[in-house]
Order: sequence, then structure tokens, then C-alpha cells
Amino acid sequence: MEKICVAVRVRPAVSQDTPNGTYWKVEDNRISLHKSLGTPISGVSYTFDHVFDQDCSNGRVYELLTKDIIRAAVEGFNGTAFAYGQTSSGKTFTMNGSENDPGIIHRAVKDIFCEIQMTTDREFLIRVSYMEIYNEEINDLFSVENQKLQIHESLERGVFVAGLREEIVSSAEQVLKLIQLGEVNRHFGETNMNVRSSRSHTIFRMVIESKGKDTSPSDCSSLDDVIRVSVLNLVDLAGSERIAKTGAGGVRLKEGKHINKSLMVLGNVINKLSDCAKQRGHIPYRDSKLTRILQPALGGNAKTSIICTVAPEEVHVEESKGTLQFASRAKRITNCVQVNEIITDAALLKRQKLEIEELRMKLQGSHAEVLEQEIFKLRNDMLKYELEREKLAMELEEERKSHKEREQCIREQQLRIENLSSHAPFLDCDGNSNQGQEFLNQGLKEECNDSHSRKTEYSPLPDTICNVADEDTWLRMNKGYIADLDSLHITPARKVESFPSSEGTPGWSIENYRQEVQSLQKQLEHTIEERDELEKEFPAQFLFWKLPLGIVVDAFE
Ligand SMILES: Nc1ncnc2c1ncn2[C@@H]1O[C@H](COP(=O)(O)OP(=O)(O)OP(=O)(O)O)[C@@H](O)[C@H]1O
Repeated sequence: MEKICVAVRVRPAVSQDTPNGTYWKVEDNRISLHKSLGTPISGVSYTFDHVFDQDCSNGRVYELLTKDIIRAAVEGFNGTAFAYGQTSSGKTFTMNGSENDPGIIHRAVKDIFCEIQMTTDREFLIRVSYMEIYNEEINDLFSVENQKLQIHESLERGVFVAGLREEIVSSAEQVLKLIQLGEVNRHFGETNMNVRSSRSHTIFRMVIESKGKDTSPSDCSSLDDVIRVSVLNLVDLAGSERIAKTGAGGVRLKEGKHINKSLMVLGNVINKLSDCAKQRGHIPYRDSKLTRILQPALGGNAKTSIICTVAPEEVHVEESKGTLQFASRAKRITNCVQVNEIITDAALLKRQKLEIEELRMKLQGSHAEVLEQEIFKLRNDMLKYELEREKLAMELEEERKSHKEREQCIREQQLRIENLSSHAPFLDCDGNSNQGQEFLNQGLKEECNDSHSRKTEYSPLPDTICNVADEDTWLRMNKGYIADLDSLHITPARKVESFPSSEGTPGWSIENYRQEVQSLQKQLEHTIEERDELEKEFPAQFLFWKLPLGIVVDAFE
């Protein structure tokens, strides 16, 4: 068990406060609020693993807070470092830095490649990805066309974002170039508090696979080698904001609401985790995409450090207190950290090993550089193939789901028709028969016997019909036809007149039944047509759907 490492960083002040105001005092690893004359304000003093004042550089923050996590990631431990704090308090400055003082991400990337170079007894494979959570949707910063990506979970991969582009990389320079490209796609916006405010949470991720170098040529073909796979997340959160202060409206307001909501969920998760294990109960990781992705970093298998940034101005004192309380709770969280070693062939490195060896043999005698380039290209091609396969599998899964729903819909409608037919067995193409007359007579009798309790509200349709109507709405909603819950109106109970109790009163007649049946049949035909069209459009998926599951799985292996 290992505690999360928590630090606080106070950024330089941007405005002069009133001389009578309060101020934050930093001494060693303590931060406390003082009156202007120097008297400490009781109850507003906090201690953390580190507290950095406004003169502290990104270099020092990195050395004290993150370097160990980076080293451990190369050794096979998961790691996460994230910056938390109100808007304009210095999170992006800490993670990205400036030209003169590079931030944590830049330094981490450089260090990882240094560490790898020094670890001469292992070979490594590094993949990187960069995503943002904007308005509760996951977008790929390396590939703009990959939007609204979904989170999935599997035994082998844990929680992962399906379809996210990963690049295999071989140098720090290559990674930093990729990050630069990703930054262009990131959502920034101007608010009253920050001219360049992050409007999304960003997660830069490095997956580090490594294995011991083979000692004898015969080992090359062994598939039993242990592979270490670790995931390093470097996270720049969007800042919490008071709408009154940021002056947000329109798009900015919508973004602000999403930001605050997901940070609130993060706060809830941290709160729960900071309770002692017995009182903890359910941890609401699933309440936001951010907490779902950060789940291993919060109470899971990862070395985690949090840097909480604070704006020193007196006008932000309440927000700063909130940040420090968040930091205090985070300090109580313990993670269960262990090296991730796997012996299945899930590791990309392992699967690629044989192919690379083959290539090496073929290219023996050629120039080493050419060889390396070929290997690199092969690795990237294989990764793309992996991602494509994963995407196809997801699409297949989606198609399966919607196929199931369509089948269900057809069954429902058939049931409704049967239901109607059984209540109106007299329907022929002319709409009359003796049986129907008996049914009508009985309806009339019942209406007379019970005229007080069932006046015009009485519906001759079975109760289930109304339920089915609501079921329909539900089904449509679940199929994505209704995206906005506010637009959803529950189908009101059908208010139909009773059987005609006197001549001239409009009522539910045989004609009504016939129309209902015809309309249902039309709906059914329409659904079947829709399905046929889809089958034409995606013949492969339908072919897979018709195959037994085992064959489908094999096809993707
Ligand atoms: N430690 C620091 N030293 C010098 N300048 C800083 C420091 N921290 C922040 N700044 C400056 O303060 C401003 C706001 O910082 P930054 O954009 O990093 O805030 P943020 O917390 O990421 O805000 P948001 O949540 O709105 O994105 C920037 O101009 C940044 O350069």
C-alpha cells in the first residue's frame, strides 16, 4: 500500500491585493492563511508532502514530485501525475511549462528515454496517445476524426478508450513533436480569468512495454517470457470556475458546467476514498469519464502524485481553501501498487517479437539503420492493424446490439398485433362478424353495469397497449432516436371513448381496431425494411451475426 503524493504550488500573483487583505504564507511543507499583520488565521493551515511557493521552478516541482513515478513507470509500475486547481491557478503552466522552464510532461518524456537507454538489460516498446475530455466526450488529440470515443473494460486491458490512436515512438523528440501537433487540437478559450483557459481535461498517456533481453538465440522463439506493461498518465485538468467570475456565457458557460460537474465527481471519488475502508461503500468512478479513466490512479494499482495549484490573490481565497481541502483529502488515499507483469500474449511486444525476429533474419547483412527503420515501420503497421481490429470489433458489437433491439422491436409489435387480434377476433376484411357483435354487446353490458366508475376514461384496449406505447418510447430512446432526455414525454394513457353508449357519440369502433392493426402492421413492415436495408449496407456484420459466436471470435483472432 502506498499513499498518494500530494503537493501544493502557489503561482506568482498577477495583481496587487489591498494592503489590509489576507495572504498565504509558505513555510517548508506547510501553507497557512495569515492576516496582513502576520497573525495566522486559526484553522486555515495545511501540511502536504511538498509546498512550492511562487519562486519555485517547474524543474524543482518535477524533481520532487514526479521523477520517481517516471522511473517506476520504466520499471513496470503504473503512474499518474495530475494538476488540480481553480481556473488560472497554473495547472497548464505546471504540466506544459514555458520555453525557458519546460513542464512535467516535457521533462517526463525526456527522462523516460534517458532511463530506457540506461536500462541495457531490457528492450522496450513505447506507445503514446493523447486525448481530451471535452463536454464529457472523449476526443483524440492525435487524430481529429476520432471523436466521441467510448470507454471499455476488458480483463486483459483493464479500462481503455476504444479507437484511440496510439503511436509507437522511439525518441523523446518524436514524442514532443506529436504532443505539439496534439496541442493544436485541444480546446482552449478566453474567459475573464484566463486568456487561454483549458476547456477540457487532457490526458497524455505513455504505455511502456519491456522484456528482458534474450541471452541465447534459442530463447527468441519462446512465448513464455514475462512482459512488463505500465501505463503513465500525465493529466492537465480543466479548472473549476465560478461563473460569476469567469463571466462565462453561451459555449463557455456550457463548458464550465461540464468542467465543474466532472470535477465534482472527482471530488466525490476522492472523498469516498479518503474515508476509512469500512465506511467507504460504493466509489462513484462511473459517474464521469474522467474518474473512469483515472480509476487505476485513484485507489488502484498506480503510483500517483497530485499537484494542487493555488492562486494567491485575496479574491480567490475561498477557491484556494476548497483546493487545499481537496488536497488534504487526497493525501489520505492509499493505492495498491505492483509491477504489471503479464505472461499472456496480450502484450504487443510479445506478439511482434516473432515477426521482428523473422525480419531481422531476412535483413541480416544489411545496414543496421535500414534494419531498425524496417522494424519500426513494421511495429507501427502492426499497431495500426491492432487498432483497426479493435475498432471493427466495437462496430460489430454495436451492430449486434442494435440488431438485437430491432428483433426485440419486431417481437413487440407482433405481440401487439396478436394482443389486438385476440381482443378483437371478429375483425375480417369488412370489419364485422357475429363474434364481434357479441364482444360489442358484452362491452355495452359492462359499460352499463359500471357506468359510474368508468365513464369516458375507459379504454377498450388492454392495459398492456398503453404500456407498450411507453415501451416504444423507451426502446427508441435506447436506440439513440431521442438524444435529449428533456424532449422525452411519457406517452399519456390513451383516452379513448368507451363503446358507443348512445347513437351519434364518437367511440372506439371496429374501424378503430382495424386502423390500429393496419398501423401496427405498417410499423412492423417498416422495421423489417429497415433491417433489410441495414443488412444490405453491412452484409459482413449480418453474416457475423448469423454465425455462431465462436466463429466470429475466431475471425477476429
Ligand atoms: N508558477 C508560475 N510562474 C509563472 N507564471 C505562471 C505560473 N503559474 C501560472 N502562471 C501564469 O498564469 C497564467 C494562468 O496559468 P495557467 O493557464 O497555467 O492556469 P490554469 O490553471 O491551467 O487555468 P485553466 O484552468 O483556466 O486552464 C498563465 O499566463 C501562466 O503563464
